[in-house]
Amino acid sequence: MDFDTLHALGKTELHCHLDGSLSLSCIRQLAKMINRPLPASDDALRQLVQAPTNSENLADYLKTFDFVAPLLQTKKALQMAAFDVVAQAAAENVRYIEIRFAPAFSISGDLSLSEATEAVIEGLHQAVNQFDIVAKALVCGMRQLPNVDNQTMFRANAALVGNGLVGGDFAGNEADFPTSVCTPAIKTAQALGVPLTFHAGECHCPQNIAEAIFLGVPRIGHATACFDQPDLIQKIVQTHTTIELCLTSNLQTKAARSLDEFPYRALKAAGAAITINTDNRTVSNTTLTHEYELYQTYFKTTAADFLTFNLNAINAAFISEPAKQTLRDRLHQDYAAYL
Ligand SMILES: O=c1[nH]cnc2c1ncn2[C@H]1C[C@H](O)[C@@H](CO)O1
Ligand SMILES: [Zn+2]
Repeated sequence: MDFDTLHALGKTELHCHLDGSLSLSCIRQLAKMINRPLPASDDALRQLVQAPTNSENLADYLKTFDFVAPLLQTKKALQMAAFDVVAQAAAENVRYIEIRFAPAFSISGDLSLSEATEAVIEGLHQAVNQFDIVAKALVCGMRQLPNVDNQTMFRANAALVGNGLVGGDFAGNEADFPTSVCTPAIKTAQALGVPLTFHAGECHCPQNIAEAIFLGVPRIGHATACFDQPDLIQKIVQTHTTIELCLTSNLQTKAARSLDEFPYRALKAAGAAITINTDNRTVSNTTLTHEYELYQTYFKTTAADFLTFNLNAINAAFISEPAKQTLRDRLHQDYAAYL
């Protein structure tokens, strides 16, 4: 399929970070609100907000996020940011998106941990009213923060689950803070009834994936390190764990040092529930359409495959069954002409 067809196809995205996906124009508006000077040219701004092509590892990639954090400290800023990312997704015919962010990174001003989330939800609502898309929020615990901080964040946000917020995640520095370190906060989120996805396997550490599955986490972000672990892949299949693949991001962070280390082929061959995601539209300089194009080029992914991956995403989405069925029906219609 050519790029225009991929662009026009209905798509779903489970793994998209708010702070990593702001458009340059939104970044400019947010910077203006706090009188922060930015380079005049978009090329120069891009250099500041995209991960360097020669990132050495995940920690290196994550440094780029420091740039936008000061821009996301008010209700208005978070609303605008959420609106902006949904607008970008809707423009490429994403019909369902879960957008994640870390409330702990938006409380340097007056906002509380739950007010930050309410602001994001408000921005999602505004966009959903304007565009043909369903958009929900996820809150990220950050691995490098103390468990008590992540527990406080989940407690503060648990009451919002089901009301625009649909679940939680853990992101951040995986190499130094493996799954075992975050386990107390994972258990707290689970006890609070927060549906969880979890970043794991981005630093050549299959154990982090296995431990998250053992803890009963139903979705794993990345899972890159399973590519050469047949037993772990079997575990993923048996437990019906959904995998949120992020190809461009993995190549940048060196989670996959080459396409051979990307787990798509192995997971697909085993029948695992895989989904395609951007991770960070701006930091990784990608779109969901671009990701689809890469899968076609590198892996000969077909329209039938894309439909399956979208249905996998809907099955694993943290929304009600009737809402899922509406989205499934729409996807079947969208793909019918290409099967
Ligand atoms: O790919 C990632 N792995 C781990 N953490 C990540 C990734 N992309 C973004 N993050 C972090 C940086 C953001 O500030 C945070 C919340 O979106 O999540
Ligand atoms: Zn991510």
